[in-house]
Amino acid sequence: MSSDLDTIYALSSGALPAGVAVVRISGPEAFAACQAIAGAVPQPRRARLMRLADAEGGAIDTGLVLAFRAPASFTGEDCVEFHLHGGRAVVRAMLDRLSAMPGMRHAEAGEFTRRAFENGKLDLVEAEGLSDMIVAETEMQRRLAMEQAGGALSGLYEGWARELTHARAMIEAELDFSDEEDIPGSVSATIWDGVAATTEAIRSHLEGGQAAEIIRDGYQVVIAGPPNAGKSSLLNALARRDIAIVTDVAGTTRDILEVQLDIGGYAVRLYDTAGLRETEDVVEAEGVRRARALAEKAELVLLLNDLSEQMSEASELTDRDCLRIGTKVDMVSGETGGYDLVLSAKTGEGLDRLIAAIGDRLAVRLGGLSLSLPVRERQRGYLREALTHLEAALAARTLSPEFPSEALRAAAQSLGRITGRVDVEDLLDVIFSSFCVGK
Ligand SMILES: Nc1nc2c(c(=O)[nH]1)N(C=O)[C@@H](CNc1ccc(C(=O)N[C@@H](CCC(=O)O)C(=O)O)cc1)CN2
Ligand SMILES: Nc1nc2c(ncn2[C@@H]2O[C@H](COP(=O)(O)OP(=O)(O)OP(=O)(O)O)[C@@H](O)[C@H]2O)c(=O)[nH]1
Ligand SMILES: [Mg+2]
Repeated sequence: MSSDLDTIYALSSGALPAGVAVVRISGPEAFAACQAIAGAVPQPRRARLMRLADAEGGAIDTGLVLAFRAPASFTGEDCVEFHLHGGRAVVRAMLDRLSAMPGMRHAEAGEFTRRAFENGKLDLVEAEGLSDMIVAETEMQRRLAMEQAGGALSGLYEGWARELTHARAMIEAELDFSDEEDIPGSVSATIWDGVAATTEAIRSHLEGGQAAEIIRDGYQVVIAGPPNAGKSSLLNALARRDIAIVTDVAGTTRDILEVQLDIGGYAVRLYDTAGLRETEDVVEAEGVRRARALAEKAELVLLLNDLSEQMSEASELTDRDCLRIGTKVDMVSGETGGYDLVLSAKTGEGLDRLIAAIGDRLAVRLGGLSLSLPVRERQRGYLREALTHLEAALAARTLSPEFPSEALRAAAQSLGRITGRVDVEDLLDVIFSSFCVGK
């Protein structure tokens, strides 16, 4: 198995070839590797242009070298970076060179960040934020990731955990000193008001979970309607790519097709589906079933209908938020009433209005929200657990203090698990620093 004592290395920059490629090394042998390859270790945190040699002394490349001395590095260990010319053979020669050195092995996925966590450089929420930051494709995904990676979310959780630990200390102080005169009776009421406020804050924070999920995973928009309404043509037009097969045969699309759009900085997942109709064809019928099921869980359904057909309007499909759209407006003249929007995938008319309409809905649903939101199910699970303990604590507040105190401890512990720094809090410290018992 891999060991923390190993020195790890990996290509940390993206796909090759590239202008520059960064090979990162972290661990106790990082400086020795640098010495062997570059002939010296540059002064920490100062980039230096150096000749990088293979085992026989031949040049691999001339590149920038950057050293970080433990603990002042991303991982908290000694780190070295080689900034190479980003050719495949250049990088391969460097990775081969490193793999042949004693005590060195290739890093596992996330291992640099894991070491940073283990060395206390970042907490779990921040680490999760970093990983979201790397996959963020839209502005809002980036901002949401920053909120986690930058410690804002951790600060919120740690603040709540501290409040609960303090409340518990106060309650236990009352338990220990209840015969004495100098603990005012109103303290308890104030403490419990605080606990109730924290409970409410966590509850309302949790309510933002769905919004966080939409920002992170994308706002789901399903294109639905009868066969030949122009659904696949609309998907292609919005994606500006020829993704879906378009023909004049009713029932062309069967599988669900998906494209990702960026509308106003939000990730939107747009789905093309099979045309809705009764059919004997088992394959098409399965497509229709999937289309209906997807429409049931979409944030928004675009219900398309061909304006050039005399056919009845599309039936009620779902009670989800719906935009009724008349298609092929290039083929009709005059009356196009009864729709929220009309458009033509062929000429592009109305597409901007559709994008604006989706953007408006996004703004209503997600705009103006603070981005301090519980992004992951892991985080939400612990928040729900904390709430359960807090409700138990509030319900037990009139009982003997051991009961609510234990529930408060459990709630703070649940919060501590979110950041991965479960408080091994020193209860007495809290008591003495905030309540002048010895007075
Ligand atoms: N070249 C390069 N760029 C990069 C990274 C990297 O590893 N290498 N990062 C990788 O993710 C990010 C930057 N993250 C970093 C986080 C901490 C430290 C660091 O040296 N921390 C020290 C000193 C802090 C200070 O002086 O302010 C420390 O925490 O003690 C470096 C990079 C993005 N850009
Ligand atoms: N004139 C005109 N024709 C269009 C427009 N949009 C689609 N069509 C035509 O309508 C026919 C059906 O288009 P599709 O996009 O395949 O329709 P669909 O709703 O995906 O059909 P199914 O997958 O069978 O449910 C094709 O012949 C398209 O070229 C449009 O805006 N204007
Ligand atoms: Mg289609």
